[in-house]
Amino acid sequence: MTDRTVLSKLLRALPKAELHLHIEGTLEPELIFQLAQRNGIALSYPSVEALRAAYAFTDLQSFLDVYYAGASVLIHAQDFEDMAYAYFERAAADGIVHAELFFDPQTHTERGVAMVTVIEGLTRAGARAQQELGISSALILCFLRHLSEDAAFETLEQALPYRQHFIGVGLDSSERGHPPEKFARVFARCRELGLHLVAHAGEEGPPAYIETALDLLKVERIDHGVRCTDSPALVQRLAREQIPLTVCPLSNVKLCVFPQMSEHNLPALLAAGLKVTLNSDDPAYFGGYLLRNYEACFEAFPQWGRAEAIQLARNSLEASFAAPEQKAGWLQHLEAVAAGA
Ligand code: HPA
Ligand SMILES: [Zn+2]
Repeated sequence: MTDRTVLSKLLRALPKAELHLHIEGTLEPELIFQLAQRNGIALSYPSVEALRAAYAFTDLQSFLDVYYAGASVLIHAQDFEDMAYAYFERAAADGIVHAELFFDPQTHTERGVAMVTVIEGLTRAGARAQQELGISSALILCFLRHLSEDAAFETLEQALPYRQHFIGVGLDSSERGHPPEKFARVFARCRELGLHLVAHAGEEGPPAYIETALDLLKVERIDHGVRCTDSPALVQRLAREQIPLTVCPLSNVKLCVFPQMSEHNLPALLAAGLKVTLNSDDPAYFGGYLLRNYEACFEAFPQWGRAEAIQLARNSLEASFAAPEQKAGWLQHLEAVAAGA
């Protein structure tokens, strides 16, 4: 076997957590068409091929327009369950042992789909995935930052009857012009409720958004965060405080955050001692699930090898919100794979 084949096998075998995954971003074009037909919804694309051809994005907003249109086929709890279970099957095949799924309730409640429908479908998929695939998972409710803080409060209220079904909240959608501080009060409330806190920051937005997400929202992880390298002082802080960054390499290239993978700043982030994790973001739209993200990086960064593979997988398990005993078990498995590989 060549070194690359050995590495490829190791990447799959290492137990990994996925911490930045929008479940609506796992809707494959085939499933979009299937659900549209099942629910009697007319799509503005004539075929699966035509829809896929529209996945040529120039920035975050050009993607979000297509992503929200795709999510419009989700109506019933069964639709959410089918979508999420399809993701879990792919995740299991990639060697994922734990997945923390973002979901965007406002994308659905704004269309008249009830909060209970969304949460029920996703929760059923998670329970089946645990039972049938042995994958552990949790839900993180994301507020859409292009909407108001009042709308976020209203969404939180609607979700509180199902508090036991989600572990935290996040912040996603259009970043530029919607700084974290816009949501300071609703995050403070979520903190009082004992929810975990994360936020997208520094994907397209400036390093200052990463700082305010940490200082004003008090988030525990930064989603993306790649623009931190515009501020050497911030990089030092992230390294010192070991703040996990959930980086999404294929997403960053597809949304033109970096012109190509070989120019991604991931090697610099890892070399600076940051707690970097690899994730797939919206894999149905960005050209690959988690393992493909790992492989694309190892193809593009020739200086990365076994040590980096093990470090990245270990980081993902450590940065998860799973219980300490559960983490300890996965880490033990990781060390065994690392020693035997
Ligand atoms: O990458 C993303 N960034 C912001 N919002 C999102 N919603 C889905 N994916 C993304
Ligand atoms: Zn994201």
